[in-house]
Amino acid sequence: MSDRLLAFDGIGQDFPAPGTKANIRVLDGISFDVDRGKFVAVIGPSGCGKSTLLQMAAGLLIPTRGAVHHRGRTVTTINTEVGFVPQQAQLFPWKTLAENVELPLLFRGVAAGERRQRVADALGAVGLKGFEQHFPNQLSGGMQKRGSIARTLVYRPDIILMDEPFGALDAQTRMVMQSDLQTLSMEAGATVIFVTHDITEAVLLADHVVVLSQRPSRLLANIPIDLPRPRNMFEPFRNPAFEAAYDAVWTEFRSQIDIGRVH
Ligand SMILES: Nc1ncnc2c1ncn2[C@@H]1O[C@H](COP(=O)(O)OP(=O)(O)OP(=O)(O)O)[C@@H](O)[C@H]1O
Repeated sequence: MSDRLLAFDGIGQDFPAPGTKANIRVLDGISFDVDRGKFVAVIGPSGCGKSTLLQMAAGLLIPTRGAVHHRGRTVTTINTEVGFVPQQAQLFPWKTLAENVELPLLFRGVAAGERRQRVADALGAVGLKGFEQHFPNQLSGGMQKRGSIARTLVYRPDIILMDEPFGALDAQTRMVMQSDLQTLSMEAGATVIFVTHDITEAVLLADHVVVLSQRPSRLLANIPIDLPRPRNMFEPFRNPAFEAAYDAVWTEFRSQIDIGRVH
């Protein structure tokens, strides 16, 4: 039985074109569901509206047409039940790592004892035990990213929205983070919507890959990835089943990229 947590239902979005009275159509009739405990990757060309979809799930933007439904209710205002992990870590530089992670709990009025325990648990889950008193500039880029994930995990959101979270990391750190995210989301049974440009990352992490077209963006395909878990993030191309899944996504995606004379 499907256990639908979030639904994008016929989403359309127009934005005013700067300097004119016209509108630009960005999203055009996008529909897909996100089931509880599933990891959904959204992939599409630059500017096709991937981040815009995440903003809608968070209630930061209400679509021009269609609606987002969370637990069957239409999202009409800021959705405090979702957690957002942005591209940059965005930790407050004047606060320690523990203080940064504690912030969402302070905002929610969680008592001091429980705050301490949950911060310790979240930092432990992302491998940052022992760094509680460090300030962000005393942490590497990957550690700051882990801190940003801990700050989201700590308030146990219903759905985690991730907008190209590993885009700015070096290749090795990125693989380690992908592997750790797989472990974390499996252990927590988390529901994740993950925006990326990277087909390999999408196929390795996701249960479903949603492929969007160029603007005005339509849904080209919603491809199930049935590879068993845990998946090996470090040597994916050694696995023929991975190659087949990659090909399925690439076949849909390649028409949207201007490959020019490279084939
Ligand atoms: N508030 C806004 N006002 C006007 N235009 C906007 C607004 N937000 C987004 N856009 C436009 O909508 C389009 C989609 O933006 P969005 O950031 O969602 O794309 P994206 O697929 O996430 O892009 P990228 O992969 O490059 O990060 C872009 O052309 C952007 O300029």
